[in-house]
Amino acid sequence: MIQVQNVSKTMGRQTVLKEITFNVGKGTITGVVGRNGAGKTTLLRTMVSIVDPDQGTVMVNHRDIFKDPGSKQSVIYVSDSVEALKNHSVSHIVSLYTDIYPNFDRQYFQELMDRFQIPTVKKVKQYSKGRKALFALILAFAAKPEYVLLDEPTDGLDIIVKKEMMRFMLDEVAKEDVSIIIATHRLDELETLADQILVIKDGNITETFQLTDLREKYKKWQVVYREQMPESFMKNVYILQQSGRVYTCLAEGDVTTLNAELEESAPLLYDELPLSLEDLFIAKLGGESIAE
Ligand SMILES: Nc1ncnc2c1ncn2[C@@H]1O[C@H](COP(=O)(O)OP(=O)(O)OP(=O)(O)O)[C@@H](O)[C@H]1O
Repeated sequence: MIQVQNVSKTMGRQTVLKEITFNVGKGTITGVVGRNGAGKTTLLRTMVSIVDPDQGTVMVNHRDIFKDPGSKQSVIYVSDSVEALKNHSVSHIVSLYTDIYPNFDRQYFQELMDRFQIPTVKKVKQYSKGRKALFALILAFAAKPEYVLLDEPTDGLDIIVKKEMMRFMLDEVAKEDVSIIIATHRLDELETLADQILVIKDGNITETFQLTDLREKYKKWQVVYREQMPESFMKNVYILQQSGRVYTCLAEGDVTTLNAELEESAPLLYDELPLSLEDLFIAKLGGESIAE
């Protein structure tokens, strides 16, 4: 488990992280979601001890990452750019990783390179953006860490590569019992991936959601009335959209009660709609969308 406890960091005049506390369990995917400048990168960099916090601790499997350097072996951070590696050859980078990470598995690395059809090149800058991103991910997972921290891993990638990456991450979590922490400003990308979502705003964690809990607690409907939605029902729901007599709404609570309330409102017709993460955030944060 990673335990981030009461972490604060001021950079220049700005308090970038404010008393951040959360846990990451084994074999889970956590999304850290927030707008540009919210503090995501600083948080991830603190979790791997690149950034030294002014207060607070980061415990990895109950070892303090700032006091016990050995604990860093099990955590790997993949930044949003592989620029630092661009002039190196694949074999040189693999040697570097083998030196740094004793568990680096060369055979597994090659297997993944073959699976994603990534050729070994003399200079990593020869790769396209998508290949660079996949290469960085492959390197990280081949190092056999327990925790992988990814900063905007799919930024600028096309949908095919994104899907490949997501499938890869889910496979790794299922197979290797690795935990992944993904910082992103794209909520929709966490849709099928995350177990837990932390919302970060101006350096604060403003919300923590367990996705399974949320999906059990909410219903989304498209409802049509002969005239308009009765006031008595309107107070029970959050209206996402209205077009004449057609309402798209969300309701929170016990499913049986919610269904009974809907029936009572005597709609002309209704349909249950799949719930998106964005809907949940809008409902939960009172209409404020957190991602662009
Ligand atoms: N070294 C630094 N010195 C001063 N301020 C910094 C430094 N690093 C980051 N900041 C500030 O801290 C805030 C949070 O930055 P951070 O990069 O952690 O946010 P982010 O959520 O990752 O944003 P983005 O999505 O744009 O990468 C920003 O306002 C940034 O300007």
